[in-house]
Amino acid sequence: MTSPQQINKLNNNFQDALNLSGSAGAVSTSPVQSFMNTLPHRQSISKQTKALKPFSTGDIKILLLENVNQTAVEILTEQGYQVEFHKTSLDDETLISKIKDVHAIGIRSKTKLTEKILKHAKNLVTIGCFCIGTNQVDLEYAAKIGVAVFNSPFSNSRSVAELVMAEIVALARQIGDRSIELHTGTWNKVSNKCWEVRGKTLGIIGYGHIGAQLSVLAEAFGMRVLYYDIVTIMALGSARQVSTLDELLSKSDFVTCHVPETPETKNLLSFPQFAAMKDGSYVINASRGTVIDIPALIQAIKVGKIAGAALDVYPHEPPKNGAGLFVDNLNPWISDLVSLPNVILTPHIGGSTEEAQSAIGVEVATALFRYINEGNSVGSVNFPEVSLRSLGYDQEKTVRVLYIHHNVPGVLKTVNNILSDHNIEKQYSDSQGEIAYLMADISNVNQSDIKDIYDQLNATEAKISIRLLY
Ligand SMILES: NC(=O)c1ccc[n+]([C@@H]2O[C@H](COP(=O)([O-])OP(=O)(O)OC[C@H]3O[C@@H](n4cnc5c(N)ncnc54)[C@H](O)[C@@H]3O)[C@@H](O)[C@H]2O)c1
Ligand SMILES: O=C(O)CC[C@@H](O)C(=O)O
Repeated sequence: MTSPQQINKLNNNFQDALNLSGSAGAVSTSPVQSFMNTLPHRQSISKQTKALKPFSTGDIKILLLENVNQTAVEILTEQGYQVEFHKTSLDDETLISKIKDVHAIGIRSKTKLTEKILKHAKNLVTIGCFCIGTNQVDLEYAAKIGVAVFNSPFSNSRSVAELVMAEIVALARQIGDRSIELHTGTWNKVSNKCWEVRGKTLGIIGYGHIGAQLSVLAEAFGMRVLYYDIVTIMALGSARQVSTLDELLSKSDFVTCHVPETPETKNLLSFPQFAAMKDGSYVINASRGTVIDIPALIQAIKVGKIAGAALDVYPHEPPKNGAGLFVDNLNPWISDLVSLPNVILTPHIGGSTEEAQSAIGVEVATALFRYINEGNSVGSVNFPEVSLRSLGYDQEKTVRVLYIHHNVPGVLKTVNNILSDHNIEKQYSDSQGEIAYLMADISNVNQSDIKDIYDQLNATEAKISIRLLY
């Protein structure tokens, strides 16, 4: 446990920081008391860890949209940040007006953070995608303006795999249709074209976190598993990687997609692919709505080529929950789709379990506050991954420099020249494409030097953004 004396000392450090006069824009007011109260709990990297004064002017503002889990709200509130929480996504105009002010934004899959929106985000430091997919964010543009993006790469993988496994059985037994019939009073006890899944072949497109989990579940049900992926991946159990999509399609009774949304995966399954599948096979998509050409799927079901489908994701999805939203105005083929037999439709809930959402809330909120408070970018999806060990209580005159810059020759020389009056205790720099990120801890810095260091770094040509933590 951290002793009361240590907490007191920390409070004094923060108070000293607050008393700085003439400090640079990057040097700021300290976190509020609620943040201090949480130090023993949250600053758990080491008992001796010094909490760094995290940001520029004023308190840190966080905008959380799309009902991200309360674990995230609690963690970020405990940090002392100002947290604004919304259950839904926001229309573009409202989003632009809110994103202007905030230092971090947390979203799920609905909020599109395009260049047009991000251009207004003058104070933004980081984005948290409280999900796996990051296709809703212009990652390249975010990096270009020095904004690190974090996601939760596998906290909901199991939930998706379990849903898909259930759908495989449900499609094979036409459970969706029987249930709808009984809800409306029709008793229809049939076995025609209802199958066991044991001994059938499951074809998984994309053998990443979800595909691999599903592979294990499917084998436990006695299924044979084939998978197709653009990279060579070690098979789990008795699964087997095939070298072409066509081979997978022609040999599988069930085909399920677990690929990201990319230009290459757009309409990955369309007319030719459905034609290549076995007669009476099934299609599942819980990845992204663009991966399957749904009008082509509708045709394939209508002519009896495909015996059923389960879809969790759609090219356009409603921004909020409610009746009357999943209609032809959203996607022109919806009334056609909903009228088909043995088609299970779910509202993008593959990853929506209590377990997954709470784990995602903790994981992404932690990544956000570690980046805001310490500059640690490990796990970022668009940014060089850089981390330095935390500072100790005894390092009172040590300043952490976070310098995001264009990846061009000569920058380190310039920066180290600026820092050369101080001892560079540790330094780590990495680059990704056109962006580079330098973290350095410099000691023996008097408070009066901080503004000067900031101004000099700010004047460097390669600078994208700077933060000084101390
Ligand atoms: N429905 C939901 O609620 C839900 C939940 C989580 C994830 N998802 C979606 O599922 C996708 C997959 O998730 P994951 O965690 O398994 O991702 P992952 O990154 O672990 O795996 C994706 C796999 O797809 C492969 N791949 C990429 N392009 C391909 C192509 N053109 N052809 C074949 N394989 C290709 C990759 O090599 C990788 O192995 C996510 O990108 C996300 O969009 C949906
Ligand atoms: O929760 C969401 O909105 C997205 C879930 C899923 O598609 C993901 O990418 O993790």
